[in-house]
Formats: sequence, structure tokens, C-alpha cells
Amino acid sequence: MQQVRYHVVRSQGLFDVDNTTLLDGCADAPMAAGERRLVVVDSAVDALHGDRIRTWFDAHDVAATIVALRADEEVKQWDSVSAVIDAMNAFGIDRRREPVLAVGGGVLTDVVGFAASLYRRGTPYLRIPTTLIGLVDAGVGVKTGVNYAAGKNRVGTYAAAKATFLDRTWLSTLDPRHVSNGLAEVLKVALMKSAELFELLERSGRDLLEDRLLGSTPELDAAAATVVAESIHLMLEELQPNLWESTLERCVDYGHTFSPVIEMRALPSLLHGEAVAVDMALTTVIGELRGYVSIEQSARVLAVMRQLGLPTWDDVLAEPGLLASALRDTVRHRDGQQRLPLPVGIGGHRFVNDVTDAELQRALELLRSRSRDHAQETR
Ligand SMILES: O=C(CO)[C@@H](O)[C@H](O)[C@H](O)[C@H](O)COP(=O)(O)O
Repeated sequence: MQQVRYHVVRSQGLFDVDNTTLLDGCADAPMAAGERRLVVVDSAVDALHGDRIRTWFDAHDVAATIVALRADEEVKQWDSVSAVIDAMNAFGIDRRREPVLAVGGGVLTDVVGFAASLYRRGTPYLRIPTTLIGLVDAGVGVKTGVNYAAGKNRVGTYAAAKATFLDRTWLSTLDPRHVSNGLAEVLKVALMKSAELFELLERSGRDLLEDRLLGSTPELDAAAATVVAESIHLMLEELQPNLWESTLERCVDYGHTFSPVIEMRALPSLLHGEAVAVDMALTTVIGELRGYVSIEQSARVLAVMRQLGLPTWDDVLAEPGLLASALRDTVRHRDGQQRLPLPVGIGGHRFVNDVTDAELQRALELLRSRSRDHAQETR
């Protein structure tokens, strides 16, 4: 058994000059004046926040080498890993004392984590997620990786960051579509594990999205804080006892059975969370056809997705053979069985191994007709 310890540290305004969390907020990864760090920053974040980040390092007398890296799903490829490894080599990183800082969304932190886990067989790294999906999903687990050929996250490692620093204030500059992208992973854990969280999304999801979870009123602040804290808590509750995935029945895989193939096939038109939402819409309908979810509950789920700015359908779904082939690939990922999490009511789940092609087809047709009806109603 391999022991692993990592920290999830919360702080607001990490790069406000008087904020010292990055210096002393994690006992396992302190940083002090006179030291130096390699900082890999998503180029979109660098454009918006680069000056602030540089000012913070200067103010605390830490010599930062800042490397800006494009980080989106299209370049989540080996070349990006190699670019980070080149930067680590050029920096001459001390593999025990100089953790690499990864500042960006889930793609950036997955790429840097992967590079760090390979460099000298393992160099520490710290994650500073700047997107909602980074905060509630990619930032709190131990997976790293990149896409390979047409395979989503086909190569990667399990490598915990020493610490992840969660800071909701980054969301102030996040594109609303990327807020929705993160809300898909929040909805995932809500559907699997928490009717309360689902109801909170149902009541306040649209307002939270408009407010980018920044908490502009006391009510919205309380709701945003609960959404973020609760989804992280529910994720960690699942991840911690099963970090190396010895159990492949993982409810956090909900929405990730068909979506890897949907996302890669649709690239670049669907973001990760959007592909997850389309998968969740389909599997909600499968649950409905099986009687695990009532018609009314299924309608509520699809309505919440729309309120969160998420798609419930994409034409890629209807490509002949796509869903069946996605399921076959998932079976290879899950040790020969489907282990497909399906919702039971709202906030509950079960795993099934007997989904057939005919059942997929029925669910697809039902979802397609619902999506058409909705499109007509809103015209
Ligand atoms: O395991 C985590 C986060 O570490 C999940 O919450 C996350 O959504 C994963 O990306 C999915 O479960 C998919 O996992 P995989 O297909 O890459 O093994």
C-alpha cells in the first residue's frame, strides 16, 4: 500500500500582495524569501493576471520564472508535457525543494502534474486552479494526464500535488461558459450523492451562474460557498478511500462513460463539462426507462442542466455506432465490465453491467425527441 498525503488549502485572493498563504499555508510545501520557483501559468490567465502574479513574487522576494502555456483540450497533448519538461530542465529544478507551481484550469494542472510526475521520476508540484472545474474536480483528485491519439486522458499518472490552493476569486474573470463547464461536475456529484445539493442548484443555479459564484449578495455568497464546499467534500469523500481506483465502481465516473468519446469526437466544439452533461442527460433517460428515475425527476434534471447553461443533446450522439463503441472502450477502462453508474431518484445511484445497444438506442431516441420538443417550445 502506498501512503499519500496532500493538502487542500482554501484562501481568497492568493496573489493579493498581503496574502501569505502560498508561503506558509501548507506545512509540506513552504516557500520563503530568497528562494526561486518555476511557475507554469495558463496563457489566458497570464494575460489577465500575469502582472499581479509577478508583483506578488517580487513583493515576497521569491525569484519566479514564469512560463505561459496554452492550455485547452486541443493542445492537451504530449507536446505540452514536453514543453513543461523542457522548462523544468532549463530551470534546473531541485527535485525535492522546488515544487513547480501550476496556475490554470484543469487542462493546465493535468499537464503540469503529468510532467512533474515524470521528471526525475517524480518532482513535487502545487496546483492553483483558476477555473470552476479546476476547483471542484481536477484540483482535488490525484489524476494527471493528456489526450493521446483520439483517446481522452489516454496517458497519465496518479500523482498527488503536494497541495491545491482553492481560491474562488479567480472566477471573476472566467468566461460564463467555463462556469457552466464546472457546474456540470457539481451537478454530477449532486445527482449521485446529494439531493440537497441538487435542490440548491435547482433553486439558485441560474443566479449562481450569472454571478459566476462570486457572491455578490449575502444570499448568493452563502449559496456559492455551499456549492463549492459541498461538491469538494462529496468528491473527496469518494476519492480518498479509493485513490488508486482499486474499486472501479466509482460514482464520480458518472457522466464519464460515453463522454470521453463524445468530447474527443466533437472537439473543439464541446467543453469537457458539456460532454459530461450530454452523457448525464442520456444516462438520466436510461435511468428513467429502467424506472430508477421518475419522468418528473428526469425532467427536473434536464431543466437544471439548461439553467446551468449546459447542453442536453449533441448531434455527435446520433453518429451510428458511436455510443456502442464508447461503451466498449469504457469496459476496457473498467476491467471488463460496464460498472455504469446510473441515478436512482435524485441523489442516489447504482451500478449496472447490462446496458444493451438496443437500450442505448431507445434512450437516444427519447432524449432526441425531448430535446427537439424543448427547442420548439423555446423558439
Ligand atoms: O477522478 C476524478 C477526479 O480525480 C473524477 O472526478 C473525474 O471526473 C474523472 O476525470 C472521471 O471520473 C473520469 O476518469 P478517467 O476516465 O479519466 O479515469
